[in-house]
Amino acid sequence: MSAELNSVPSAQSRRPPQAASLDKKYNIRPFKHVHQPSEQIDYANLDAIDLSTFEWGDSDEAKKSRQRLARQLDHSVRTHGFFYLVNHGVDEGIISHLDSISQSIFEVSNEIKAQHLAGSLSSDLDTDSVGAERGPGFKPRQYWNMANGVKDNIEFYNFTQIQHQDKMWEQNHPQIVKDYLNEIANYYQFLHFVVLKQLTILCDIILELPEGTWYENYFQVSQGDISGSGGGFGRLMMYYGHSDEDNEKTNNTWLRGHSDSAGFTFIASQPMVSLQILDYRTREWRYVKHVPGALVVNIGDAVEFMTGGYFKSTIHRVVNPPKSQQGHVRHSIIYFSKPSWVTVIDPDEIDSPLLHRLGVSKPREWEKITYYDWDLEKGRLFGKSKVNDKPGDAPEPVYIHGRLSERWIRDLSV
Ligand SMILES: O=C(O)CCC(=O)C(=O)O
Ligand SMILES: [Fe+2]
Repeated sequence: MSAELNSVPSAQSRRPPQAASLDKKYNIRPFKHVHQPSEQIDYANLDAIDLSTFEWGDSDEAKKSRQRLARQLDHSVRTHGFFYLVNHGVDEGIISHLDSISQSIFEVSNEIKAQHLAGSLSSDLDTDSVGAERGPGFKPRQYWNMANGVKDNIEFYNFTQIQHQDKMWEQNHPQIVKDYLNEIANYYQFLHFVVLKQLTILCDIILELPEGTWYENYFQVSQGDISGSGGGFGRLMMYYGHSDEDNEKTNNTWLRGHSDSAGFTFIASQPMVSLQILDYRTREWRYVKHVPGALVVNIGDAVEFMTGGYFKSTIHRVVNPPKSQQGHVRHSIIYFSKPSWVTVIDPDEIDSPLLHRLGVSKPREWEKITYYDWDLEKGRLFGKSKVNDKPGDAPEPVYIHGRLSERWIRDLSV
């Protein structure tokens, strides 16, 4: 490992002796996920990338193992933009303990939540600030505008600067979060420093770049250097569901269709059948199947732009589950990895032999912008009534620096 951190984060359950009394203090108990559905579901056919077959080193065998995985990944990133990572090294026990911690975090009083807001109380009020989407702390329910005057019924907690060992403590966290911050950060750091590193090496192979190029140039973390470092933020997310009446008004949508703004998103797979992806060729919604222990990974906008659309940042949403799973709370643990703010997000920047051969270059209408320029504007649009008060699932088309903010219709050339 590089000197990104003093020690490589471990994804094994190693909890200090005082952990049991802490768990008692905060009433940490298993989070009850819903059972598997009894209905037949039309699932997306997503690939599973088995990271246990990723071998480090210069031997022919090791190189072949990475090339094999890169071929598989190439298909996923060009088609669905979603795939599973399995045998990635995170114990299932780690995830279920995070589920439990999260459950207790959302049980703190409204008074404490109000002291630790990620943004304002409504997305329409956030004209200049980063908003609850990007700030650290709690996003309250009723923050976003859904269809027909309905507001969302989702709470989340954002962890920002989570890859910077000192900065993550400087955020305004409630005591329960402080008490579990090392454990929570350990998970997110493992995803970044170990899993993302492997994933970006596979992307280098796909793009015919020297292995390590993407990680070193865009995702590497230099402790304390916020603008020059790659990084990411963690999110714990509770979906409480809508009343029948509101489900009808929102066409059963709990989280509006969108693409993620950042690099690669990692979602711990969970059993409620609610996450759907929009197939950009057939324009049909498909459910993402639960694969126990897997990470559901998707491509974000920054990576789509860096590859000139070769990698797909797919529109996805969260909906009311099938009947047999209704009436339960859905919990999801997410990590949004992001390139450094200064990364120029177009294919001319990454100089990939593959993309040159395919004739992919920066479209003339795209302004030359950094990831910071993109994320700032995109973050301000989500859930605003001015883009959502219209019939249908898609928001009002808005251009940001020459790029459509949500691409429900796509160029099919690559
Ligand atoms: O909860 C999920 O499964 C996905 C949430 C999501 O798409 C997001 O927060 O960007
Ligand atoms: Fe998303």
